[in-house]
Amino acid sequence: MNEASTIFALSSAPGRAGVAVIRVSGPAAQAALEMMSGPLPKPRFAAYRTIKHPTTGEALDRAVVIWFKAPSTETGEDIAEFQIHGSRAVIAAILSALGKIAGCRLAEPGEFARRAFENGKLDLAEVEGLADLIDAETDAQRRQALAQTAGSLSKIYESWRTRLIEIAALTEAAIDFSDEGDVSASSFAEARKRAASLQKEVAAHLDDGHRGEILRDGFRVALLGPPNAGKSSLLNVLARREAAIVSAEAGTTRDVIEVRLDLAGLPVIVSDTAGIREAANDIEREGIRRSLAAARDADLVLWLTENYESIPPLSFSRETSLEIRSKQDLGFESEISGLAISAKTGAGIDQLIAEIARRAHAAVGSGTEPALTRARHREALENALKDIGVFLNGPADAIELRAEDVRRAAHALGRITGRVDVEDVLDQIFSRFCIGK
Ligand SMILES: Nc1nc2c(ncn2[C@@H]2O[C@H](COP(=O)(O)OP(=O)(O)OP(=O)(O)O)[C@@H](O)[C@H]2O)c(=O)[nH]1
Ligand SMILES: [K+]
Ligand SMILES: [Mg+2]
Repeated sequence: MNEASTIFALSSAPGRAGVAVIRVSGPAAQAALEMMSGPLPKPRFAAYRTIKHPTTGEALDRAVVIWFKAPSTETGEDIAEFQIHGSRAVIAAILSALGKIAGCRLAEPGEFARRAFENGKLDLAEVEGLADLIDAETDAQRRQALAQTAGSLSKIYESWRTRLIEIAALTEAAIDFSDEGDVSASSFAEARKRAASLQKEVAAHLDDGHRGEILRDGFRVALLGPPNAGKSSLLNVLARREAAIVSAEAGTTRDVIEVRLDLAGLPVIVSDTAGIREAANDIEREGIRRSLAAARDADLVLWLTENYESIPPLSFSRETSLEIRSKQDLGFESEISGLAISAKTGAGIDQLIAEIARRAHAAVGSGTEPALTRARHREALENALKDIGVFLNGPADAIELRAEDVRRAAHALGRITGRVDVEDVLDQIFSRFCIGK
């Protein structure tokens, strides 16, 4: 990336809208704003201007412009913002005009966020929170992402890292005073005492049933059962649309079909799957393989059957599965104790939705404590925990090695917020953003 370059992009969603927002960030933002809209407005005050082409002077739009002066801006650089009419033609004309200005070029995906990170406006965990906030589909996801982008997780991880640095200092002191046996021993004992209490906190944070990750990625429910049990019919009722094909022919569904639902603010992903039986052919066999894979990945498996004959050929644990009797309107005799539903009449559907929501809530918890949201963080925390374990249990006479354990643990934590060298993960994180963020 060329540091000196000024970037611009459409920051609002592409397509026709009342208003579209184009942002320009970098040293040439001021020149761009002046060339296209006249004298620089007072910082952070909206000005209504005619937007002109920088070379031809042609009027392109009448729009609101705002000037943000570095360094108190989102990227830490000068930013010019154009709030223009949201038609494809106006957007295209202004983007093309900006491209004519020396030093200005179209931004890469996530480049605004990357500059914010590089200028110390956001740390990496906060950047990831921002990405999640942009992707949030439900209220609970929004809350978790907003807290993360405001630093809720960074605070915890940074405070742990600070404590590790203190533990490292105590260990170093133990090395320095190794001639004075008592001082050295007590310093090292204090370091280990503190490491033991930190170990407990990190372990408790890791042992959270993946609630933050489930909230971020969605609570997964798989619909399984014999062919013609009414799985696709149930999916359509839950989705309130004809998401899957329903027919009287057994073996209709082959691919896994997913719909995303917002159940009481929680993201729930329901997968309809191929009916489980001795497969008639290769396509069906592959469908069944996919059903079983969906069941394995699910947080909850709904086993749907019309009657008692169809006992699950697989074993799912009580906590993660639920037996449901389908086609309740047909009035079959059944020994299935679970809920009875009818996709046709709607009987039992509200109870089923309430039960799924109850389980999803139980899986993500109360949400009062900030939860781990990403595998990347989990990996770093597990590494830190491993090193703390070695620090606590490794031979105390090899004290230089023990100091090294603590440094490694601190380094692992530093990777979460990007306090230490993290070049290897940056591209991966920022390229996930859309252009304009
Ligand atoms: N009476 C009644 N019929 C239903 C109900 N639910 C589904 N059916 C019928 O049962 C048949 C099979 O329904 P599907 O939803 O395709 O069943 P499925 O489990 O997805 O079947 P496969 O994809 O083939 O495994 C269709 O003819 C549906 O109309 C119900 O609640 N009541
Ligand atoms: K069917
Ligand atoms: Mg089906």
